[in-house]
Amino acid sequence: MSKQEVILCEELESSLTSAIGKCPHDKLFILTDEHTHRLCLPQLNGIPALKEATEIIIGAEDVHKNLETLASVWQALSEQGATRHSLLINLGGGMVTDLGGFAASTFKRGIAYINIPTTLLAMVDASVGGKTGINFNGLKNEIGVFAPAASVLLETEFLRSLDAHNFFSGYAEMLKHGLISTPEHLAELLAFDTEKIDYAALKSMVGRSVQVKEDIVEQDPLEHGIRKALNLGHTVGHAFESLALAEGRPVLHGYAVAWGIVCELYLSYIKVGFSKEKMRQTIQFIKENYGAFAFNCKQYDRLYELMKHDKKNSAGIINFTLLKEVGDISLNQTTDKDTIFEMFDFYRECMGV
Ligand SMILES: NC(=O)c1ccc[n+]([C@@H]2O[C@H](COP(=O)([O-])OP(=O)(O)OC[C@H]3O[C@@H](n4cnc5c(N)ncnc54)[C@H](O)[C@@H]3O)[C@@H](O)[C@H]2O)c1
Ligand SMILES: O=C(O)C(=O)C[C@@H](O)[C@H](O)[C@H](O)COP(=O)(O)O
Ligand SMILES: [Zn+2]
Repeated sequence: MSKQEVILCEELESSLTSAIGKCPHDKLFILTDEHTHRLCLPQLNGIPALKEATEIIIGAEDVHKNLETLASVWQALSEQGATRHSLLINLGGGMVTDLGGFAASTFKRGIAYINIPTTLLAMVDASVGGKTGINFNGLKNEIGVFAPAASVLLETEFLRSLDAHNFFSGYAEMLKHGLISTPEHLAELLAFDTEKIDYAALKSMVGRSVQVKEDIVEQDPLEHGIRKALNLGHTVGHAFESLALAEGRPVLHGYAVAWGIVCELYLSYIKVGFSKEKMRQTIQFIKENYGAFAFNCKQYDRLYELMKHDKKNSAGIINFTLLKEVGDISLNQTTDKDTIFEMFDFYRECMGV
């Protein structure tokens, strides 16, 4: 898989013009959701390289990251003259970059695409690394391909219109990057003033956070080994997210990941000796900023069944990514069902649900 260009922009117009210039194309498309069409696209007004771009607009949020929306993007490309030599720009959060990336990589067996992430989550995580796809059969990212964007352009000015929930959703993936990288990076994340955001400081932190992901993806783009580190919190987090969606009370991806981290730090503590104090500090931050996902012991089996669909699993065995210490990663960790249920008990007790 080719290494993708990730640019922390000083000036979006020049970075975008240069990125488009590197992708010779016959026709240009720009995909937004209904919110980024209203809030973000106007910020690209007047950029000459986008003058001829055809707009495609989809519904917002993860409920639209599905086959129907995907088909609507294929349909728009097909009906509006896209060829194998066309170029798609995805302007939006992770829902747009995941679905748009998948649409581009499958349309006529693959056209080039550029990501311009507009949420914190998409800047530090979703737009980078080539995982594209949609939710299917009640499961997160069940269908998709690895196909990196030609370029990823990070313009943190877009974050000024993001609401607090989506800020914290992205921040959970940053916490994950802190946990899998260094105690210093984790400490700066836990200490950051999230109530009064210093956008210049946030921009620097976004740069450090996305670098954690880029370094890992470069070593293992197709997730045969170390890339599973980026899935910390997701074995349980995706099960929470799928359950919430099925019960008609969807939660933001990053919130599910934060709650998944609570569970998987507990497993890290009991199975591979993660520090109790670091676990306590991280859980405290999550409790204060994310609240809790409520479930009861009658739902343990359902969550367990959902976890059986995790992509890190093999031969019916649930594999976790755990931590011995901050930055010291233990891949492919297994445990019995009783311990998984004990982990749910721990979560409910410490989160007060
Ligand atoms: N491919 C990957 O590696 C990867 C990594 C992490 C998450 N994901 C996926 O990413 C998705 C979540 O992404 P997300 O959190 O960006 O959600 P999202 O794309 O649904 O965006 C959240 C909301 O914010 C709005 N929005 C976007 N930019 C905005 C802005 N600048 N100002 C105001 N509102 C704005 C969107 O319209 C939407 O309503 C999930 O589907 C998750 O599975 C993928
Ligand atoms: O890039 C990766 O690798 C990740 O695991 C990043 C995750 O934050 C992200 O949510 C990803 O989409 C999860 O992938 P999945 O393979 O577990 O569906
Ligand atoms: Zn994630």
